[in-house]
Amino acid sequence: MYLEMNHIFKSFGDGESRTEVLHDITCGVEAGDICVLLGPSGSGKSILLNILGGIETVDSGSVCIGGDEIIGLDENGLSRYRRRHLGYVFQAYNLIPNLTVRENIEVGAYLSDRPLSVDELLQVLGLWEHRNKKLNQLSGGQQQRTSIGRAVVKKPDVLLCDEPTGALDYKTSREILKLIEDVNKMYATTVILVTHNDALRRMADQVLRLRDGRIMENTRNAAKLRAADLEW
Ligand SMILES: Nc1ncnc2c1ncn2[C@@H]1O[C@H](COP(=O)(O)OP(=O)(O)OP(=O)(O)O)[C@@H](O)[C@H]1O
Repeated sequence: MYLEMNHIFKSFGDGESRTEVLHDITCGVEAGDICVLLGPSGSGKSILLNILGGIETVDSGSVCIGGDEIIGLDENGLSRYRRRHLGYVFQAYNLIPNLTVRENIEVGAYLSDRPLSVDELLQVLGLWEHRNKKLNQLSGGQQQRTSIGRAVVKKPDVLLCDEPTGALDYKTSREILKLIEDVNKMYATTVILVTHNDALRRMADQVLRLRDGRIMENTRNAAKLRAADLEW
């Protein structure tokens, strides 16, 4: 397995107020797969994603990516790990408002020693004609395309997506999911996609479902649906 999580435990608080939010998470994700991480609100999806992203600590357990352990790395090691391996896409885009589409994507390219061509990526993203616009001139879907561009331009091994369609309408959500699928295919990027939307399980190679911080389901899809054919 490319990404391996072993016996991860995570809690917040001490003594009486201690709450366990992840309990003995053990699973793996194959390189190049789309893994859809499902579960109700509060089930631990974002915490798990943030642990994989090296921005949240664990109480115990291990996380290996390509054979390298990330738990226990110091701040420098973690930032090297994030820079080398990860792209992050959030529900709230987290772009820089005063920059253009192209400039926002270039910010991601600076973080890599092997970035994709920004011109080529602008075409793939369907943003070529919008490349010189500032963010306030863009729709939500175009902003999310830009944030996917910023995450993908450094050619990450793993794309972590936290509710990437949470703020978007139905039609735009489907377009964004298709774009994530295109990125997965074109660049063999491993995708971990956190969502409330159960319908997205059909576009996954692997489905992980959490409840109360425990894995309730870890299955593979024999035949997955193209994102363009999803309905909900
Ligand atoms: N900093 C924190 N301190 C204390 N508890 C926290 C903290 N961050 C998260 N939690 C708790 O951890 C649990 C899991 O949170 P998490 O954000 O991972 O859920 P989620 O499945 O992503 O939910 P949602 O779908 O609503 O985003 C929740 O009960 C939450 O209240």
